Amino acid sequence: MQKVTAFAPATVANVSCGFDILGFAVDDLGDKVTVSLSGNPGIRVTKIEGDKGKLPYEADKNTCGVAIHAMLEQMDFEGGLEIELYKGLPLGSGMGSSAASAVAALVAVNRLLGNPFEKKELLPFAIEAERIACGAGHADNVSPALLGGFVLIRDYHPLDVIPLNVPRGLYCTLVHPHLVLNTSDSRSVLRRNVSLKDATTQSGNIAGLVAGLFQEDMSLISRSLNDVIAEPSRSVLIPGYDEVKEAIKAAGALGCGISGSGPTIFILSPNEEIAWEVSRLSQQVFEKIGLPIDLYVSAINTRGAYIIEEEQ
Ligand SMILES: Nc1ncnc2c1ncn2[C@@H]1O[C@H](COP(=O)(O)OP(=O)(O)O)[C@@H](O)[C@H]1O
Ligand SMILES: N[C@@H](CCOP(=O)(O)O)C(=O)O
Repeated sequence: MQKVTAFAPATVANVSCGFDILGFAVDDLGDKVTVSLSGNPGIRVTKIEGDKGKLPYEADKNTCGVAIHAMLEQMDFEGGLEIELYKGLPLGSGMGSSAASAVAALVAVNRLLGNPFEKKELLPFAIEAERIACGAGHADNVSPALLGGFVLIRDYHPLDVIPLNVPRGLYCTLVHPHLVLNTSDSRSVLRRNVSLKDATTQSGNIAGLVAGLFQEDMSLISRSLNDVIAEPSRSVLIPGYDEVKEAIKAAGALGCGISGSGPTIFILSPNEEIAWEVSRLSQQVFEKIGLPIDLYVSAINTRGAYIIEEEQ
């Protein structure tokens, strides 16, 4: 094999109550990375498209290069690799942009080098890339981007990643206001301490959400989509957030929250029809505010990252 291209999807991290420990993947939207063997030793980023010139070509600053470097440190590989990155995701959007690049790069290199690692074993390398991009090695974007579906990170030390059930019919609407919020900045506004009362409320909601996913109990999922830890500090950075939350209630959506660190808002619905209806209602909210948005309606992606093309 000389050249492999892989795709990794956009992801919604936190899913309201699961700060740094829950995430899910969405369909269609994502990044593509092509990795080729090269005669010159080392890792080089040779092409980046779709980033409006914003991303670094230095391999030790780009999440593709950082993830691949972390992987190669664990194996015997003296050769060279060239990376082409095709960004499908906007930067600083809260849709796991940095994670999608890292995961697609890892999946491509793993195949190129004859699959030395199981898919799940690639996660620690992707986490190293998140540390560079976001200032924290959180795994709630990279895990669903790699594995698909809903994923729980039960623990980081050692890493314990649990795939969860995806209820039939569950749909997601993503509302992306045209603002940039860097994850490192959105993390810096968080309170450092949590009260016992909030810790109890949050734990109940996480447990309820996980149980709701397995029991395919839409009402329980709905009651559990509640974040008392990150949302109060972050929602003030997102114009229209409270209005969207209010507008979707009557339409039958299960609830909404900040996707990752924002500004994207995710809305979960029990079927596709409601997912389209809440997308229409969100559009109305942002038209009133006068802020342009992009809207995406998607089923939950259960496939995760995958190979698109291989050249011998
Ligand atoms: N390949 C990459 N794709 C996206 N962001 C990258 C990449 N490499 C480095 N970064 C850096 O990561 C940050 C974007 O990540 P982040 O704020 O986490 O976005 P998102 O909220 O969409 O996941 C930017 O500062 C960007 O420069
Ligand atoms: N758990 C992280 C998730 C960040 O997601 P991103 O898509 O905004 O990078 C956090 O909440 O900081």
